[in-house]
Amino acid sequence: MTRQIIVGNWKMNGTSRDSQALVEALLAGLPATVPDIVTCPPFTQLALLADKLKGSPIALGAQDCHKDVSGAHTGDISPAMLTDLGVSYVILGHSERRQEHGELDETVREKAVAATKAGLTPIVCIGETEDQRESGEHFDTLGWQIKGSLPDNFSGILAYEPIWAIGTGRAATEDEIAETMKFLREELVRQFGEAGKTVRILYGGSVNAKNAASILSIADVAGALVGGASLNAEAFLSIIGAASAA
Ligand SMILES: O=C[C@H](O)COP(=O)(O)O
Repeated sequence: MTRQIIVGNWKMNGTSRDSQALVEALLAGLPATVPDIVTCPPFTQLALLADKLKGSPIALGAQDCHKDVSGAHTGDISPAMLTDLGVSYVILGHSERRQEHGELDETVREKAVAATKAGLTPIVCIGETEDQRESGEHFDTLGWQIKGSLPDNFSGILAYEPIWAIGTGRAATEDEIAETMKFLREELVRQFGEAGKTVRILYGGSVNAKNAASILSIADVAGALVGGASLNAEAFLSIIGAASAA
């Protein structure tokens, strides 16, 4: 069975004090057997948390990176700057970046190449809008996003996040997730051959302490990308517990 991975995306939340309190509560409450755990605070908290999490089972992730190593890119952070801080994962192509910053599949792919080269594990996000699902275009959309966003020889993690399920409290149903996972796996194998069989696929979108166990037990779901519930230690620990048991 594939080892589960639980990724907490804090998005644009948290002061230094909040972040310290949250990781201290997480570290104090971790079960004896843990899945892979990644916490992705804002850039401003990475150095602080790198220190706090050193030697712990919680790895550090960033929420984005640039595609270049260095240069005239005001306000951006390169993959090498992240590894320099002890970061091991990076979320790329989140729908909030695609929507708010006009990020295209091609940019996501370039970032994934750069991140991998620097030694980071990219977590590439894809997902359809509500309109695309209702009009039955969701599989086409996801197929194109895989084709456009994942580089050749992709060795990272794929996160399926239906946009309509993010932050709405309305997670996709088990049937919807199961059907989509099957499609994504077939598509990965179609595009990458044997290598497509080993890419871990996460589900994201309103995962919480109550629904985590059933979502994580769906075939081929290798973990969860958690937004809101990752800001609450108790909720995030319950999700971690559900992954340990899955
Ligand atoms: O990156 C996380 C996702 O956008 C899910 O967010 P959510 O758990 O608040 O729905």
